[in-house]
Amino acid sequence: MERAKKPSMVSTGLDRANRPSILSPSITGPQPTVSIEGGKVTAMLPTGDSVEVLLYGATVISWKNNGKENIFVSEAAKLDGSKPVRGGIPVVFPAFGPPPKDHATGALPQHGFARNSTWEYLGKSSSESGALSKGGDDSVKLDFGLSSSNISVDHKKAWPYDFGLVYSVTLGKDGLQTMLNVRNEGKEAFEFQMLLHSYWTVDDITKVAINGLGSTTYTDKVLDGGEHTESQTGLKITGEVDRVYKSIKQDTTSISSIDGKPRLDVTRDNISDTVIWNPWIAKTKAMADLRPEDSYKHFVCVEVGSVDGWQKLEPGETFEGGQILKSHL
Ligand SMILES: O=P(O)(O)OC[C@H]1O[C@@H](O)[C@H](O)[C@@H](O)[C@@H]1O
Repeated sequence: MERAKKPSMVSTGLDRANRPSILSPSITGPQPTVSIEGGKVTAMLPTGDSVEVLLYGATVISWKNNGKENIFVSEAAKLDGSKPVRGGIPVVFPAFGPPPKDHATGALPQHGFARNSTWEYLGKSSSESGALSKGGDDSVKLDFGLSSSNISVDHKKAWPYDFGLVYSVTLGKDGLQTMLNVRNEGKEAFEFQMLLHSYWTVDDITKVAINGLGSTTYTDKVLDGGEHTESQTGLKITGEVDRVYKSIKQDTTSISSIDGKPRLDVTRDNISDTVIWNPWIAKTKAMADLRPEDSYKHFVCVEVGSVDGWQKLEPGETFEGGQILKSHL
């Protein structure tokens, strides 16, 4: 697991020639709207598609297209900043899971501090490619920032590195894109992991198949913590699942529903791992913030990230990775 990976990007990534994009701004038409209220930023396209992002954790808590909700949030989730949101897309940084005690992140809580820190809203743009000036109207990008200067004293003490995060959430007419940019602002190198812990709504978990993971090696945290190779082309969820799929060759992991009906396509951008998680019956009962008790039937977590080993950033270096989402709702 402790394979050190070289960051595959050392620039901002925004100028990467082959960067996948859902953005296709047009020249005229009504503009997207953005409002900020009660610690939450809401963006809406002229089509009515919308996204809501809490400043707490920069957690996406709603993404609707065609009037339908893509994102699962527990009825008992705390949305008041008292604990990480149970649902949505919490941002995991700088460590995934319980950090190893012998690593620099070892004193941090499970999944690090990004999901339980309050981020700054940095602003919006209609397109990352400068299309705003051409009147681009069918996408809107929201940027959120977190740096070593605005995390808690305890977190800073536990992980005393100078870093800057920019999380960009782009709502387009064809989908949603969420990208995390990590920069080493300090004088010494640091190692990190990142993960977008996305909870997706499904009608019925027993009808779901997760495609695009066939032949991939995964760590099974439920079974034995050991390594296995995925033999199913469409993974079925029939009990508790907690797996880390590593170095996945296929770019896209798709969720399908009853009779193979497409539900969601998740395309990784510059990251190669994906966690599949569903707590099933007993663990759901044991989690006070996951309600109702049959919630496990109505979501699956497909969490893209870089969690197999560590990304190392030298001073001044930058990493960027994330996901492009296409809903079939
Ligand atoms: O309860 P938390 O900290 O939000 O974590 C939920 C789950 O998150 C998943 O990403 C992990 O693989 C699981 O092991 C973990 O149980």
